[in-house]
Amino acid sequence: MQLPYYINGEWRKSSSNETVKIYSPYKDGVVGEVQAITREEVDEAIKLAAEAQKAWAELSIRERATYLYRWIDELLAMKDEIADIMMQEVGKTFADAQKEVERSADLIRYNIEEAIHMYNESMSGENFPGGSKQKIAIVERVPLGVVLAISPFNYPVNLSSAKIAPALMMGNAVIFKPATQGALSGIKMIEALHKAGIPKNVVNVVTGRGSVIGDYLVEHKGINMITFTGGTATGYHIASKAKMVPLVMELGGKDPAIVLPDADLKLATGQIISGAFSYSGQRCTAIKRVLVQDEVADQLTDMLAAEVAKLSIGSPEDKATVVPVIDTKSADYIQGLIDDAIEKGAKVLTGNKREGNLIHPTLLADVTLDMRVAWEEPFGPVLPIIRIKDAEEAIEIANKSEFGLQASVFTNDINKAFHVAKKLETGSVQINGRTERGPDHFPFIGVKGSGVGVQGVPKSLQSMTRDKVTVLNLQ
Ligand SMILES: NC(=O)C1=CN([C@@H]2O[C@H](COP(=O)(O)OP(=O)(O)OC[C@H]3O[C@@H](n4cnc5c(N)ncnc54)[C@H](OP(=O)(O)O)[C@@H]3O)[C@@H](O)[C@H]2O)C=CC1
Ligand SMILES: O=C(O)[C@H](O)COP(=O)(O)O
Repeated sequence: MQLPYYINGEWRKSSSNETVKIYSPYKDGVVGEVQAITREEVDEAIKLAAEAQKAWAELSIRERATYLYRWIDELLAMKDEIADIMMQEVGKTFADAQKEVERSADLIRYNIEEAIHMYNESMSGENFPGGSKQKIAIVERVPLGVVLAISPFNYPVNLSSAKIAPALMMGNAVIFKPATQGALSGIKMIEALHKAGIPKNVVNVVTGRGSVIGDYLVEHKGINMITFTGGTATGYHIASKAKMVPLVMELGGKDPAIVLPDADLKLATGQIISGAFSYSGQRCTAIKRVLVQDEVADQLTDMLAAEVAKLSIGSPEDKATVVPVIDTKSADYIQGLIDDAIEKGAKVLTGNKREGNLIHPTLLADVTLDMRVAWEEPFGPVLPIIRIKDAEEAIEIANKSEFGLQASVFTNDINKAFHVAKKLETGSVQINGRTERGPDHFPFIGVKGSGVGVQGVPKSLQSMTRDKVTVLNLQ
């Protein structure tokens, strides 16, 4: 399958006559190819988007909504086609890929409805000393212009629609750069928008390696806002290149599950296992380390090991939970973290077995703070267990991380839970639940190396606008 890029309401081959090949993480061979577009084609996509944005912003919000409602219908009509491609391209099970399309439809609908119910404000001058009732400010939220949306491989439809839908509802045009691994699903998602009759150039799709066209896009003077989800290193790089435009960045994480002695260990075990190992841990919000207090450490470790042993391992086509990771580079990196930990004295409770890109779920006990796996994000099925003497030590270790996405605290003492939650330097804290982004209307925030800005439907809508003030000076 060789897919074109999308510009001017048309599907085009690049004049470069070059493509980027996409390899399946779990089966031999190429699953598809996308266009390696040229810089001139990037220029054209941005120029046409800037022109189209003006008319798009002139439509009423309800008129824009009609296109997005149709997008939902078309997306759901293509659900199985997209799910099949997503499975082959990023190695997610067909059922999970279907759920991702459904979740995206819900997310688009929520964006539409939330945007329709956003209102402008007005302010009276009288509230400020010396001010007057005759001076009234009307504060409107206006679009930013052309939004550059860059998404990662792991949720190629959901994390893309989470950027595109709010941008469109608020009257922006979008340049969409899908992750190369994930671009086939991303392009199919835009095919649904095309079928929905979206006016030409309101969304243009640019494809090619991020390392080749990425900097050019990010530095482009026609881009008015960047919304990015991906790795922390890429995020820092983009932030250093971007011009003076608003940035929303959701990056990597090292989310801890802190387990205190009075926790419901059965609940904690279930949440940790699904948090750490679903989709092989390839979620930014996966639980990436366990910080368990000494008193219950042996018991929790045994319970976790027993559950890991039950995980299904293999091909997404066989509905496995632990599937091959996205590519060999990633598998090598994960194995490097495991090897380093073993060398420094960690005990392998399960796993440390590799077949190609398939890393068996690996539970590591006796993990100490000199091991890389205590700090680095594997983005794979590896879970280190670190013992702590009390909640204060857990807070200290959690906060030493370069990341600050989410954390979980398991305890039956709500006061203690709040005490720990308050001190954790993360965007969110989950009490007695696994770390996760959803439901998609909750604010989703990364701090420190995990990002800047806030996603989640209402916040995403706001982030795609700026305030515009018109002051009435009544006589
Ligand atoms: N906090 C969050 O919400 C989430 C964070 N992530 C994080 O993302 C990472 C995994 O995703 P992955 O796709 O591998 O992340 P990458 O950072 O490798 O890539 C993300 C996107 O950035 C593009 N890109 C690469 N280089 C540049 C550049 N110089 N300029 C502009 N764009 C560029 C990529 O394109 P190309 O593919 O063509 O190289 C891709 O579209 C993990 O670290 C994970 O934690 C993932 C999901 C959610
Ligand atoms: O990329 C990710 O990890 C997603 O944002 C995860 O979403 P979820 O936590 O709701 O599964």
